Amino acid sequence: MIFSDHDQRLRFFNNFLDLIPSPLLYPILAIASVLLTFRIWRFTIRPWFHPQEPRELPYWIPYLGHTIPYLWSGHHVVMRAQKYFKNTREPFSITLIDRTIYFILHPDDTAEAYKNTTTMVFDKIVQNLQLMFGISKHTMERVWLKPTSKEEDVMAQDLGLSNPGLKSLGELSMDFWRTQLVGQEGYKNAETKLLHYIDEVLADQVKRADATTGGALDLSRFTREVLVGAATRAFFGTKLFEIEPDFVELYCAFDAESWKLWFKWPFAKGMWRNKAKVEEALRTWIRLPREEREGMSYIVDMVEQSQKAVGTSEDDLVKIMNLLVFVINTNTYKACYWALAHLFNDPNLLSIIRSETASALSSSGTLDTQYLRDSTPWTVALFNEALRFYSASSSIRLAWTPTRIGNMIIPAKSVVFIPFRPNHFTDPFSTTSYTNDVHIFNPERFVKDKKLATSQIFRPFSGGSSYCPGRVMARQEVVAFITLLLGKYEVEVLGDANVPETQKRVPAKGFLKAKEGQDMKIRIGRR
Ligand code: HEM
Repeated sequence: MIFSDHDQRLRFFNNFLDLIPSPLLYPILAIASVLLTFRIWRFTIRPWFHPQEPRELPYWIPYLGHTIPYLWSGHHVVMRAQKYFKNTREPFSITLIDRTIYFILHPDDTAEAYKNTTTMVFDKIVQNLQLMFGISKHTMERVWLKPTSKEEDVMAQDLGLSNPGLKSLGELSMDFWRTQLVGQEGYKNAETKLLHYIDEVLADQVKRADATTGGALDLSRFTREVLVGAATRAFFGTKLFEIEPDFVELYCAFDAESWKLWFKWPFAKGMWRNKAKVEEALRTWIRLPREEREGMSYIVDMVEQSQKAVGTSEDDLVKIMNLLVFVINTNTYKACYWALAHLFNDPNLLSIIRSETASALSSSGTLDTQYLRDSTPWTVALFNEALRFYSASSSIRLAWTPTRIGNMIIPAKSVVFIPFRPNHFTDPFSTTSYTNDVHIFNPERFVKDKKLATSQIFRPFSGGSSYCPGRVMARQEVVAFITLLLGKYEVEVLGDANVPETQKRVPAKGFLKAKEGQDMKIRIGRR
């Protein structure tokens, strides 16, 4: 049997060689032996000399590495690597063009990476993202320059800020965010405005749909119009919408293709065009006197004033404002879309959530925000399950010096990815001990196990120095929207209530996308 197998293989190989035209035979054999030598050297011999370096997922073509499959679906490459390394979940690496990217999957290693803020730095990643967003190198250097004395700290003096640690403006911006979203005062103010606008924009969307399509709407467009419209008004005021009534659609058209920025995609004319249109609206807005731009939030106000104090140009300020619009909006409407698609597909869940949220709405139509926070376990579970199931984000760090993670040492100046998704599909998420149901969308898992949402394996909001300061607001935004929608309106699904499939072969950053043409259609009217 062994002989016959061997003979068969030899015959197959000879037949294969016979198929190749003779002038090509030697060049092809030469290329194949170079590739084989490369592969044996790189993935078998080299690791012996560097036992502490994370193992690399093998590939055949030098330079290109895993670039193409990673662009189509980073998650699948990571899952393939996990399987190849026999599920040890030790740090490993993959090669994308000229870069080796390191991956951390194990929750203990993730916690170690988040804790280690001295060598696993986040600032450099933010700086890189800002450059990719088009902000000039000159502004970047100025913004991240630490003043060496109080006298040199012009920005703090101009704004009357206390900056005892002599932080750079880049570092202070994170403090501004925390004051806005984590501090009592700032949060309360932003939440009140946000919920007010959700109510207002929702009513406006329903009225428009009623007048134009008899109440029929695409779920995706409806969700983004309400949530992006409300959040942008809450943070920037309403003047922006007088300048550009289609601001939400322009921003969302840019956002849908924004992955092209991060991947430095060459065919990105449409994305650049939409980005420029968003920035034109922001430019007109920023040129108006401040008293004409009522309703600006603390964070937008601080960013504008502090950037002007360090001499940032108008071009860069406009891009920085666009980055704010992006950070505020890019995730929440996508999570909410998937939550609503599943809600309208599941009559049982819809009935539970309808009765749970009913008490949050008074007879005069005002929201009880404390009730939304504390007494809506199923609605919060629906939001968490949408994050678990559809988020494809990663935390990114730069290992500034050689950094030990578990038993491995990540070399200096390496980019490290901590993807959330692989852990979101592990056994602890299963609702039963006898079957693994992690591949089924089921919010009940978060209701049954109250600790799941705060466990180390569930990290849709990242952790450590990049732990999302908007996490509480995002949750409240989605819960309030669902409460107002079910409490004040009748919603009917038109046609099949199937949840759209996800697009498998489109690069995604943040959330998985619904397949083209599969959007859910709804009809909505006042109760
Ligand atoms: C479902 C909604 C949201 C999700 C899933 C989400 C997720 C995340 C993640 C994963 C990060 C860390 C990125 C990294 O480590 O590189 C982050 C950072 C951040 N998020 Fe959120 N976020 C959401 C909503 C919000 C909202 C509503 C706001 C503000 C109103 C916000 C503000 C921020 C800010 C300021 C940062 C830090 C960005 C930086 O330093 O560059 N997020 N978010």
